Amino acid sequence: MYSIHTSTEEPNSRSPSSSSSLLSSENEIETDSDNQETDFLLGEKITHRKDKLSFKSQFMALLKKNYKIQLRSKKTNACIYIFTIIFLVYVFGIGLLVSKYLDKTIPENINPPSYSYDILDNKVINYSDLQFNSNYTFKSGLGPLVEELTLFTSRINKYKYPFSPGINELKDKSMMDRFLFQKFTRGSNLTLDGALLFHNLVLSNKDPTINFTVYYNSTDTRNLFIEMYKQAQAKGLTLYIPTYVNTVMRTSFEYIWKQDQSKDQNNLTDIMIGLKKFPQIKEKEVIDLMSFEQPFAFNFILHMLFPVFMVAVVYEKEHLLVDMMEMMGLKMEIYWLINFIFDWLLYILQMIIFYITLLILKFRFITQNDFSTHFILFLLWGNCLIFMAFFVSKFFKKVKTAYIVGIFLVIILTFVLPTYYWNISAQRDTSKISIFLMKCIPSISFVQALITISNASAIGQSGAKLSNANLGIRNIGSSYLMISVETIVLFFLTFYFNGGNLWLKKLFSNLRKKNKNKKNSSNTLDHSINNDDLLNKKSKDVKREDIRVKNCKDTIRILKLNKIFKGKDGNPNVHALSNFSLGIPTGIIFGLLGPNGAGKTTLMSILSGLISQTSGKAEICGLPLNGNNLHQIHKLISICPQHNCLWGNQTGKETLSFFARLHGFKGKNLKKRVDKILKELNLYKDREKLINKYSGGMKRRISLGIALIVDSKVVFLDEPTTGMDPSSKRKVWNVIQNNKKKRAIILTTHSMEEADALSDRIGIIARGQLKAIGHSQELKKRFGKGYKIVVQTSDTLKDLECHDFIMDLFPKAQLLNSLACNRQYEIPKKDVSLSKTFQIIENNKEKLGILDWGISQSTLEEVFLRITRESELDNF
Ligand SMILES: Nc1ncnc2c1ncn2[C@@H]1O[C@H](COP(=O)(O)OP(=O)(O)OP(=O)(O)O)[C@@H](O)[C@H]1O
Repeated sequence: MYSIHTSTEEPNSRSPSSSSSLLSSENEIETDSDNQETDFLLGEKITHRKDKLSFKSQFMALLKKNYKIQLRSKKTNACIYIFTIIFLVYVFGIGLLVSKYLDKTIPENINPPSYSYDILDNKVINYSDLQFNSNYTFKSGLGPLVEELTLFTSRINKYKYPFSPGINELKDKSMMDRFLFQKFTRGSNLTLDGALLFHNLVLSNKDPTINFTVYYNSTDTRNLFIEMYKQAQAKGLTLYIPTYVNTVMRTSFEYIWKQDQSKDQNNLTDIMIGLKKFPQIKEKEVIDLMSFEQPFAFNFILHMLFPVFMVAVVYEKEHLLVDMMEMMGLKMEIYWLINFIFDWLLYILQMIIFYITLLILKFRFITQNDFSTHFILFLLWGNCLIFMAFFVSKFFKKVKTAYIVGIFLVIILTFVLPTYYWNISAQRDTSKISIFLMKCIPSISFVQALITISNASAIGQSGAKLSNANLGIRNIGSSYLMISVETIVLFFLTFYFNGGNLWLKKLFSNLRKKNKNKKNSSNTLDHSINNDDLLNKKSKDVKREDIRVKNCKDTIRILKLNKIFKGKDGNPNVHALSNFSLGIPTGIIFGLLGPNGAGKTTLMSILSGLISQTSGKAEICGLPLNGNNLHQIHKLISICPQHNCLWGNQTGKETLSFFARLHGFKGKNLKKRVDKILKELNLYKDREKLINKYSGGMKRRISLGIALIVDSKVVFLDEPTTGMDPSSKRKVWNVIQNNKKKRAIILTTHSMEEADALSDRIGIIARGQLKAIGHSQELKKRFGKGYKIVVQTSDTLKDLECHDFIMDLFPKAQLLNSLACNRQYEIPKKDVSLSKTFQIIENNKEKLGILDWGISQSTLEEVFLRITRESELDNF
């Protein structure tokens, strides 16, 4: 909310006033009685909208602009969505192929075929080592032993192990077959930790060895093994892994032996224990490649929009569109909000396509897991991805670089880093800190969550549920948390680095300013010393302007402005502006002339808040130019920058409509205003063409249209007619003239003709200093030396003869230049009598071989050249 301080505007409005100003009818702007403020200026009633740049108008303007741009980028977006589908089908196809060749299904009614009795490990425990209890009669079979073992095992487990193993007695191989048949046909619920298979049940003198094999269940007891391994390690023992059953046996034997040491052990025979994994049906080799590959594939797919998000921001930065919009009053919060909304919509669309594809292909990831587990994850990831792109975009100025690096980043974030993470997290000796640090990278937190959910839905698993802590849900929860925290951090970093009027940015910028002021306090003295020197060199009109500005109420007031650019790579500092003072009232076009590098653009950049001054003051409509007022000032200014800042994929009409909308125009008024300016700029018939298709001159005209379409109090026109043909130029001059009413316009140009035609006042600037100021005629009178005579002769001999003649006629004449029998002289005013000169030259024309000649008053160009030449000489 703001009000325009009309008290700060020059009340007399030295305006030669225009005829049909674009702003002439106040009711062109939609008014809202609650939002009006009325001032009286020389009896003229002026109505201002307090909130013409309201949140709503800015939001809607950006929304429409981005919507149009997105519509035109539909092919690029469609490519990403199509690629999403293709990639998922590819992942699915690979999984299918692998299972087809390696993972055979179980035939029905199996009569268990051959098993592979892989001998994993064999441990022979000699009786002498075990000292067995003599009370057991082995001759009658080993049943009691099994019972005993089971009993002891459970007793021991009460104290030592959290699980109670079950052991089955299998008397022969056919029993084993039956057992396995049941196990595989009834599914995986039949769990058994171990089984004993006896090879000789009847002991004889010939073969006194008890020979049995312990088969253990390598799948179900995996966790138990790990637990036991850890416990054994803690006690400094080496556990015989994976011989869980062996350990149980050993402990049991030892226990029995300890209990019955006193007993006679001579009758015992040797026991041979073999340890084997349960036999497995060969065909049941299930390779669940899908659960392994899908986290990485999903991670990649859901990173694909990252370069797109990044490039959209960098494009507007590269083409200075963000600066342009900010200078035209756009709040950066709204800019980021709209970018976020559009990126979010693009992401959601990708998510929908992603989900539909997964459903059609019946990925276990979708069918087995609770929907909420992955849906929450993907929503959180969407935010994180967008802010990651916003933050990273800070480091790029060019779209091409951003695009290439963006793609590389996606490869690093989705292939290189996750593979590395997966490797280190599988190693036992990796510290928790390394894992945590890796998880601080958002993409790693995301892939970790994907791995957890994917594992929970692997073949044989029942899927992840938010309520089920056993299925790694704690890991998913921690990933949710990590991603959320990372998103918040990226959010603040985005606003800190990329601008945005948040309290955070203000806080940091205030801190920075404090430090800067401290550092600069010593330098300021140096500047003032230099400035005193400069003051003595100033011309009278400039000194007069210095004094006038101190007390005037001009719309633009510049007081002793200095800008020093720090020299880089050993180069000296550049004083782009030195002690520059100037005032420009409303209704005036001020022509700012100066050679290349004089400081014109620097002055415009400072006044539009793009860069800050080193010292000195400036005010726009009474508002001092500083960080606090910048947004208010941006509402009052409009700019046609030196280089066109335009969206290539918007039409001319859309571009003007966007800026008009930004400033609160809507409905019929918006259309009327846009059409009017399009017609004035001779662009009406090309209004629906994309800017990309515009010629250089047309782009320039649209840039000028942007500066004039909004209801600004101050307009900066930086070389507005560059590249225009003479006819367009003249039309544009008319448009500028017609729009100067109620505005202060600063115009920089290298065309003296343009400055002469448009400027009510002209300032000539050289090496950052104002050298002369006044009306064009005043300057010509003051700085022009009189008349200029141009003579063209037929040949070199005649040329010399003619030169002598002129010098005899006007002894004080000064040869300005001589080129191919063309000479230009400058002659003091008092030496010339126009009628006499005309007569004498005409009489001698033939004799001197003069083909053509002319006499004219000094031009603005000559004034300009003289002033800048003198300034250069001063500096040597
Ligand atoms: N960002 C910068 N860093 C360092 N020096 C700069 C920077 N911008 C401008 N300058 C220097 O400041 C001086 C004034 O430059 P400026 O662009 O304001 O000139 P100009 O009058 O607009 O020139 P032109 O007519 O060519 O546009 C030049 O010497 C230029 O090299």
